[in-house]
Amino acid sequence: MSKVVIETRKLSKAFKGITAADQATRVIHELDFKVMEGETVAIVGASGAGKSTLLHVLGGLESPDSGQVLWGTEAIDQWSVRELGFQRNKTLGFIYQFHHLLPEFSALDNVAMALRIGGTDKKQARQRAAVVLERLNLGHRLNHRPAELSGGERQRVAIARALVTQPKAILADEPTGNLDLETANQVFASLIDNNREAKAALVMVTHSLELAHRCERVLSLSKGQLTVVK
Ligand SMILES: Nc1ncnc2c1ncn2[C@@H]1O[C@H](COP(=O)(O)OP(=O)(O)OP(=O)(O)O)[C@@H](O)[C@H]1O
Repeated sequence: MSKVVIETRKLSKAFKGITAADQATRVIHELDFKVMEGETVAIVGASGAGKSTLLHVLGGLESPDSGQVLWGTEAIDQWSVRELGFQRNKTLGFIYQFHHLLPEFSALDNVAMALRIGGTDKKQARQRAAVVLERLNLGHRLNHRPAELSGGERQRVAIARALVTQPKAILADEPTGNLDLETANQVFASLIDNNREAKAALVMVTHSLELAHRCERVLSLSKGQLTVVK
């Protein structure tokens, strides 16, 4: 039987208005949601619906107003900030629309950094980073800095950084949003390949219905709830 990787229980989150007269924006409302081991889930919805906020809350980067997020069977609100950071590094990988690579570091060191944070020694971290970059066809770019890479190559380095820690789930926010169609397809294919090989769940926010439908489940976020599209 497959296991739950991420779960929400009656999760709610709203943002207060900027002035007292503004209405609060309710982005998540009493949401019960489960991501199972190894599955691929696309989250779609209108701009401003709250998709990025949902990913942030699932990843423990923002706190909900009420309700709970669980990673596996563990409620994440039980942990101190430090413990949460440690557990996040072990459990999840994040990919954003903009790569957020460190400009002064090589591709290899950007990826190795994710392991160094988790306490892996430098030599081993660099060896494992090289293996993941090679798998993403970047073996010839290990010593290039982000400015010396193409947009698609940079995004694949960002994917390698998310995968190198062997997370149980990847949370990806518009991972192909900044790329041309062909490069977007390649980057998405790398995510799907990883999902098949490493069995890491993929939760991907996207505006591309075409890419969304290549995931096993497609959910639409509206009025704080997820409805099944596929
Ligand atoms: N820190 C914040 N403070 C106040 N309001 C916020 C904050 N972050 C997001 N919001 C509001 O919450 C709503 C949801 O934002 P979010 O970025 O999650 O939407 P989204 O569905 O990811 O949008 P897009 O598809 O345009 O990226 C928006 O109305 C946004 O203005």
